[in-house]
Amino acid sequence: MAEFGKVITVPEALARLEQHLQDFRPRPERVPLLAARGRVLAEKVVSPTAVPGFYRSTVDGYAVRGADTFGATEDLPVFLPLLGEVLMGQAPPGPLPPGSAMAISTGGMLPEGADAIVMLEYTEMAPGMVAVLKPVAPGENVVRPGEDVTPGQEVLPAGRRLRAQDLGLLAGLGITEVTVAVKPRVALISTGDEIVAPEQEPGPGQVRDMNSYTLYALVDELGGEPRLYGVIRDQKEQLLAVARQALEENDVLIVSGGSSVGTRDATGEVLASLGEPGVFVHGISVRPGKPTILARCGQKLAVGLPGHPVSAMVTFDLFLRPILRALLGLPAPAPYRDREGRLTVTARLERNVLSGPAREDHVRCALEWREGELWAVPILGKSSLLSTMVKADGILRIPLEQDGISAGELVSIGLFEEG
Ligand SMILES: Nc1nc2c(c(=O)[nH]1)N[C@H]1C(S)=C(S)[C@@H](COP(=O)(O)OP(=O)(O)OC[C@H]3O[C@@H](n4cnc5c(N)ncnc54)[C@H](O)[C@@H]3O)O[C@H]1N2
Ligand code: MOO
Repeated sequence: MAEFGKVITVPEALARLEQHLQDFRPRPERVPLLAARGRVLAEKVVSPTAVPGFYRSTVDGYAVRGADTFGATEDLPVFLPLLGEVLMGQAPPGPLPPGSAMAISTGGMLPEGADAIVMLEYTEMAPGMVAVLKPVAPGENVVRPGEDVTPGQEVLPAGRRLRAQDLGLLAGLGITEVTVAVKPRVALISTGDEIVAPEQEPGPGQVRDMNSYTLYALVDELGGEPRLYGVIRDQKEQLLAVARQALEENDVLIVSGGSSVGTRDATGEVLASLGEPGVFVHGISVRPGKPTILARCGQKLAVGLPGHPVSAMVTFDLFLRPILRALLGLPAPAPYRDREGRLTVTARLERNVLSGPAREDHVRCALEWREGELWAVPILGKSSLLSTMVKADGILRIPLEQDGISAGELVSIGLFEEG
């Protein structure tokens, strides 16, 4: 009788995967800054320059020496002769002599000698003079050269997924191209004699391919480059031929379906035939996702995900997230994320959930706001029902050592969406 390899725990499967991932590194490529959002830096960025490059005003008003304004009040203003104006984007017309003022706008360059700006609101105009109604301390309303960034400062570490503010800062440093990790290419094969393309009208016993689409979107979301290889019949030779080609052309191969032990389940054999060292996990004590297969062929990885659409998604998160993280050079997830790397929220569990002994469970949950409190509502349903994932907002993980969680307990939910 066909059997799984020895069923192992999720932590054990992840540990075996981690061992292999030690040998994988991101490949660098240069991309223009505007194409870099969401990409992962392959090397740190060190600032070649100071930002700002000069003393800048943060307000509209008058550049002064702070000491010249000491003692100014509304009743007894300090009068300072007005010596011209600093124009935006230009050097000041000259230095500021002691006991005088120069008009300046927000962002303007301070004249030499000035060390503070009096805000327009605390002044009054007199002929050829500025009446200062309130003193300013030296340094007030001024940004120093290098106060944002100093030359030689590491502004972004390698492994950083670039965000909007990162792009803006890089632009401010004059950096218009960055070295990022090449998007890992991930081939997707759906297998099953009953699976037809979504464009097709399913005949009796047939269903449309969902997994290619969920997995494509997940790879894309995480910064990989998904590539569809279509629906292949559950037949070893044919599947092997396409799998070989897909692995050749990509970094990672995902085959969904055919991972279990039925007579028509060819994925295990196919992944085992791809090359050395071969399959290192087949069968994991997790629900959903038990029949998952992990294999390595040289510097490529091949993963067999269970065909049930929910199981394929859950096991993608379990194993493809760490794989993509390694190939992208991302660090371990931050503490406010779950093991899979999803952002988490704390919510109160709405009802008891059970988990089998020595098994990790991933429970789909919807989040509901009730009377000022966030509740996690388990969405029950078989792993063949993808609508349960559509209704859910995230996943509650029940670890191996727990038999379940009682209603009313606070739980951490890994969110599907980040915003
Ligand atoms: N005797 C046993 N039978 C099964 C076991 C077991 O341990 N012993 N495990 C069950 C579990 S758990 C799962 S999960 C499934 C996984 O099986 P496979 O990976 O071999 O997947 P398939 O049999 O090919 O498909 C399962 C199910 O999902 C549908 N499917 C497959 N691909 C797609 C797709 N691209 N889009 C939409 N739906 C898809 C397929 O039609 C099947 O209904 O095995 C259990 N059986
Ligand atoms: O392990 Mo299966 O993935 O429960 O549906």
